[in-house]
Amino acid sequence: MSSVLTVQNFSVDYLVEPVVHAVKDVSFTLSRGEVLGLAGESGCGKSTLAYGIVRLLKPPAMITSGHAVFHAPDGGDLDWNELGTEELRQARWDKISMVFQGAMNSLNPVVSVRDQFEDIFTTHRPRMGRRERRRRCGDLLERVGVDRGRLNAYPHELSGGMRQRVMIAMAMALEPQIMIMDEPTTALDVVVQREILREIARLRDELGFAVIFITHDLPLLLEISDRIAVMRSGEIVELGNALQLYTAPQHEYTKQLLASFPSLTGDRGSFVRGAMDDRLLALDAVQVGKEAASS
Ligand SMILES: Nc1ncnc2c1ncn2[C@@H]1O[C@H](COP(=O)(O)OP(=O)(O)OP(=O)(O)O)[C@@H](O)[C@H]1O
Repeated sequence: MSSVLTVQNFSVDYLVEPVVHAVKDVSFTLSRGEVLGLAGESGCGKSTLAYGIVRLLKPPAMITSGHAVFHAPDGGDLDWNELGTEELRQARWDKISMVFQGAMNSLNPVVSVRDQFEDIFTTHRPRMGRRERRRRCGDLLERVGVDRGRLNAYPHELSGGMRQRVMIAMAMALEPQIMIMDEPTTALDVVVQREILREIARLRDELGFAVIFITHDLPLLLEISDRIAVMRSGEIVELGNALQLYTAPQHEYTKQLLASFPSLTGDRGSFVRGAMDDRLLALDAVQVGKEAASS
């Protein structure tokens, strides 16, 4: 599978006293259409890495080494470090979009959902006609399970879950190749979380964007990720296929992290284990198919 993003030797410091080395020499590639989970305990550097990739860090943060290179479908490469302010602004919603934990609170309360949504198109697709813009906004809302009639609403009239769905729809508006999601559902209750995650998985299958999904909820990552990177103290200590990471973790810290979730080891693990069993069964089926094909 071809890569959509290459992150190479990426390091970020916070220039405070004493200096915090938040991200240390991180390298990984993201394949087209894959969900890469980024796991690790609070403070290990997940958000700093995510904000760093899209150059949204503010002082005292400083990228001290490395590159994040976006690979366009036409074969062109875009080194995020070499973009100017305006190019970065353009590229952000267009090529890589982001949904952060508090994203739903970044909607302007006194501007209708429609106006905020359409603003993305007027800014980034100035040639698009009004009718087309309206149609797309409605379609996108419906994609995330929100009635298009809600376009007329103001953010305060929507529940938290709905506002977060609106943000996800907005992040998809320009059909980016990559969505970075940093704890996108943490503020929501578990049922709404699951619904939204299912929706994201379905949309990924439909539209083919890649996702970097950040959370310290490892059981959840195991359910939704193709591969998982485990971070500790600013470094990726293990990166591998989600199933393998669950069934045969290599690094001591990954084992500790897995063990720290009773839902993965105790009786309450049936939900995750059920999902993982389904995956194992699917993998078995593929294996059997391969064996049948080669015999
Ligand atoms: N503005 C700042 N100034 C100084 N240090 C910071 C700043 N922001 C973050 N850090 C430090 O950088 C390190 C990485 O933080 P970061 O928020 O990236 O971790 P995280 O894994 O995303 O944590 P969480 O899961 O809690 O969001 C931590 O040690 C944190 O204390």
